[in-house]
Amino acid sequence: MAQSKEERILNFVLQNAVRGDPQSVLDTIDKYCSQKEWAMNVGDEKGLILDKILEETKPSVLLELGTYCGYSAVRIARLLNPSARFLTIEFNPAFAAIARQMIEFAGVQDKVKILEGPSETIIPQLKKKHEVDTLDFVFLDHWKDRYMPDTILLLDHGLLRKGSVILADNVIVPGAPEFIKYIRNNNRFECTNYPAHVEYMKVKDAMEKAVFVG
Ligand SMILES: Cn1cnc(CNC(=O)c2cc(-c3ccc(F)cc3)cc(O)c2O)c1
Ligand SMILES: [Mg+2]
Repeated sequence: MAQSKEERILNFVLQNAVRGDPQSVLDTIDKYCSQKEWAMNVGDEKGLILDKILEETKPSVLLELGTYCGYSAVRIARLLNPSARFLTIEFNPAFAAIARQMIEFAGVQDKVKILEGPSETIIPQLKKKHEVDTLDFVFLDHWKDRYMPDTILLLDHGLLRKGSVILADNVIVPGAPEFIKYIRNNNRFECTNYPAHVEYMKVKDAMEKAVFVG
């Protein structure tokens, strides 16, 4: 069977990064994806914005939608204290399998739990099946047309509290216009835009932070 791009990225990490060193895993993925094959990791420029917002928020309970190869899961987990709980949802089983190996190689497997399946199915289960009360931080990086419906699901299931931070990738490219319209016109959220570029490219992109005011 021919290797997938995601398998090639994982193998490059296994052969070139330092086991147990999350930063070396991130640097190695960024090197491969900027020099050899583009892939939809959040990347280092937007990754630094993610880092800064995490350091400001100091979240204890986190959710990511769209694990992909695990780049942002490693990026987020490397900044969390040992008692933090971080769940990441991936719809595609092949991606989830790659991400699991990436997360283990980076040595952050004790902080991250990958949930495989559709976000619209798993979000309603978070309280009872995954012992979540409310979320301190949510990173949206999955299907762009799911950003708005999944945000509404989080609200409907009482998963946000005063001060919960939602950070969305790609609000310019590929874009999430319905989400942006919804969140900027909803007075229960305070929004901030962070201009950047599409990972590994010169094309303009941005991230949007939305703080729930309760
Ligand atoms: C297949 N699939 C499973 N999950 C997803 C959700 N993610 C994206 O679609 C996504 C896409 C792009 C992107 C694609 C083409 C292009 F020309 C420029 C940018 C960048 C990102 O950061 C993304 O997160 C897609
Ligand atoms: Mg993205």
